[in-house]
Amino acid sequence: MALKSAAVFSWGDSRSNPSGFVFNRVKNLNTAPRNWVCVGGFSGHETISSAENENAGKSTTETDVSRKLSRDLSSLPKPLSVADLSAAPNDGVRISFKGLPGSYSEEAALKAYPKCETVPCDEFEDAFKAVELWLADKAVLPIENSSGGSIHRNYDLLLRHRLHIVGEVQLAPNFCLLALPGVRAEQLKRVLSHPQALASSDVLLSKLGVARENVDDTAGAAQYVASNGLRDAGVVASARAAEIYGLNILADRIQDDTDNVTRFLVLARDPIIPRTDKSFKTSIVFTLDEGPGVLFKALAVFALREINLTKIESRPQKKKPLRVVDDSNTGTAKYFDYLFYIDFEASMAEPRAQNALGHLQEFATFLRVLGCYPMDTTL
Ligand SMILES: O=C(O)C(=O)Cc1ccccc1
Repeated sequence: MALKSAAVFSWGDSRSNPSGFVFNRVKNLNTAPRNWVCVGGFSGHETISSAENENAGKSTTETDVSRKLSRDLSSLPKPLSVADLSAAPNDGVRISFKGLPGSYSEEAALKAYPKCETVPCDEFEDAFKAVELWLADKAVLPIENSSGGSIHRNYDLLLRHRLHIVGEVQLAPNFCLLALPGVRAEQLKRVLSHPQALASSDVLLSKLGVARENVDDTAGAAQYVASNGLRDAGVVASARAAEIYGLNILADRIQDDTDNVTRFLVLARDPIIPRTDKSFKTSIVFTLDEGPGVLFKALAVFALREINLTKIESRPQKKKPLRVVDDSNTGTAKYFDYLFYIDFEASMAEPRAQNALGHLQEFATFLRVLGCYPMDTTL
């Protein structure tokens, strides 16, 4: 009898996870084999169980069959019950992020969903695509930092992709200076890290007189120094990265500003239902016609209703960055066309928020609600 029983994920070998499956970094999603795309949370290459191979060619008794059946069936996924859902709401949630295990983005994902499985991705865009392709349930991506400002790439990707903002996470990263075991701080000639982590640790790095080398993510820097045995190089990364990649912590809390906070967005395929029983925030993006006072008018729709704005960001419209205006008096002028991103403190379930957006829609040339989500008030 040919019973196909075990579905095996074959995503590489770098990181085990609580489900027993093995994940590698998500990359080259455009070339991923079709059978990587999860439908209903289950996919992968199917293999025949070892019991099946053992029995190949043998005649089986009814008892053998029923024993084999009961073993095989027990390995199949069980239907969820209400008890499963209420006991461990975060179990099995897969969160994609850019970077390697031990990065601050992974820490933010674990802060929002302590029991989640994290899905490391090469690029921000891969983290978006991982959710779109059902390889992950949600993505956690940095959007702004209190000292470094906005992460423009993610503003642009929010518009290009169709995911919804369903939450925010504020993280105050604890930057540590790491090096190979036995290496002292005075022996370091250079320090590798994400530019934000290097900029935030300026005082200590200047004192050490080391060269700074920018890399894409802090945990990637830790892995690079550890795997290449670089004794002249330090890393600014998390304590968890030190543990994962076998580095020593030479100094803890090396950030110049202890109030440094990075804000991350949680993205999902579906929006959440806005509520009014706790503090919600709404994020929108819109464009305006040119003309005197149009941005003033757009902001007034919120001020008139006492709605507090927490963020405003403008990005050039990539498809039509320049508008040429011919004026018989002043000649030809070139203007940039902008997208405006605004976060405001109100839930879309509140009439004042609905009225404000109705009002804005009267003169905005484009308007999209990126998400309405509970505010992170943990810091
Ligand atoms: O490189 C990382 O670990 C990241 O997740 C990006 C980052 C870097 C510094 C502060 C917050 C996020």
